[in-house]
Amino acid sequence: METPAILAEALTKRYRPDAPPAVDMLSFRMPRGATWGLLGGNGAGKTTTIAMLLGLLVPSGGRVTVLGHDMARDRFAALARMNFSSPYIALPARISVAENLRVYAHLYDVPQAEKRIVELAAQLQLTELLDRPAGELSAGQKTRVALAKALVNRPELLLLDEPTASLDPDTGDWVRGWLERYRAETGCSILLASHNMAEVERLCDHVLMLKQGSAVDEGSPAALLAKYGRDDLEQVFLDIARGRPREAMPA
Ligand SMILES: Nc1ncnc2c1ncn2[C@@H]1O[C@H](COP(=O)(O)OP(=O)(O)OP(=O)(O)O)[C@@H](O)[C@H]1O
Repeated sequence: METPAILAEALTKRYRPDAPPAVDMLSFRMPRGATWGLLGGNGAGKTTTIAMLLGLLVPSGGRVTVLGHDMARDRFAALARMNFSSPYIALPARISVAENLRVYAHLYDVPQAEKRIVELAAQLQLTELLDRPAGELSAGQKTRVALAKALVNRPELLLLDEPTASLDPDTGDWVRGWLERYRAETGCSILLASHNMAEVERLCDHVLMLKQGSAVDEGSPAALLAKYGRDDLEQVFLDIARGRPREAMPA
């Protein structure tokens, strides 16, 4: 069987012994080349899951294997082949966009770093912004810089936490279109956490619904719509979040 992009086995995170786990025995196998959506209400455990997949948080239990590398033993080999972007992690504000990208390119030991930066800047419409301090950019511009940072090492796996949060509809649409093209060109696997159901329907071939740290349902967007008898994923999300049993739902 092909090595999966991500294999999570009984993944658990307990921040405090007296609190319920933030992620509770979560298991899934995400194939290479897939785009999966991680959905769930506030506090469902999405960011905690992504942090464990990245090795930023040590699981309280269970195991993560990324691109065949066990994150507990072989984290650095996995990290070289993956990357992430999150609106919660600010890039150093005083240095320029180009300097930011240069730092990350060197951290990842990217060959021909300057060429890669120029190439990414052209693709993500950042060329005019390269000399500006990162802290002076608008939210939409920062999101494009964060994407450039996430792609600097040509990752085989991309973890995206709320990739279009705080973007206007036009910029959000542009980012989604860009991700679609990037995925088609490179075969990159993508796991994205999002509250934007239209985005998930457009980009994801599989959805994992989290509630209180556990997967409560999963499937392709089309399969979930059929299962819950709904017209859009937003209604499915509400059914699951509010714990409405399927038989009690309107036809
Ligand atoms: N550093 C922390 N210390 C203690 N508890 C935490 C910590 N980080 C998160 N939690 C708790 O873990 C649970 C899951 O949080 P997490 O941030 O993973 O959820 P989320 O699904 O990403 O939510 P949101 O959609 O609001 O971003 C929440 O109950 C949260 O309060």
